[in-house]
Amino acid sequence: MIGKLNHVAIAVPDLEAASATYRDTLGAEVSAPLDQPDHGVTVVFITLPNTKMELLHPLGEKSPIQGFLDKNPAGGIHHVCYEVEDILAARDRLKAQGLRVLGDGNPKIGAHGKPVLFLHPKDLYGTLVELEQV
Ligand SMILES: CC[C@@H](C(=O)O)C(=O)SCCNC(=O)CCNC(=O)[C@H](O)C(C)(C)COP(=O)(O)OP(=O)(O)OC[C@H]1O[C@@H](n2cnc3c(N)ncnc32)[C@H](O)[C@@H]1OP(=O)(O)O
Ligand SMILES: [Co+2]
Repeated sequence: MIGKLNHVAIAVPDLEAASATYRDTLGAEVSAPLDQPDHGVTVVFITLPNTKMELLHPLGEKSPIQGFLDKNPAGGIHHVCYEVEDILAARDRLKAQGLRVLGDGNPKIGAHGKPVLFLHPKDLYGTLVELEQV
């Protein structure tokens, strides 16, 4: 059911510094920061030949990544995103198998303009998983 790896996201305490590291030290193609108020994050995209990276920084007072950064103040891998063809079918199948879909269970439009959902990290071996319909 899951398809390609769409992106790996890293929560960072300093978005400008992390962007500079990826651009200047690692030599990657790095976007400008983009606020995602519906998701409580500011995101920077890094384009790699075979996938993408997302650098995430909290936006607003109730950011879903604030607790993660409090526990990991230097930053860390926050989630992986797998592509699916039909996100509602994927959601219903995974819920029926006992996985917890986060939020209200309805997809939101993600940073790439496509519907996304998140699955609880405790149900997937300590890894927060995002599904994106492509
Ligand atoms: C840019 C838009 C979009 C895109 O298009 O790509 C995005 O990527 S938005 C990214 C940010 N959005 C989200 O993360 C939404 C889903 N996340 C959540 O709903 C919450 O963050 C969470 C996963 C439910 C965690 O909530 P929180 O309140 O921070 O922590 P808890 O105390 O409830 O955590 C319970 C338990 O899980 C562990 N945990 C938390 N976050 C992660 C994580 N990212 N990876 C692995 N494990 C995680 C946490 O440590 C707790 O464990 P214990 O301490 O053992 O209880
Ligand atoms: Co993401």
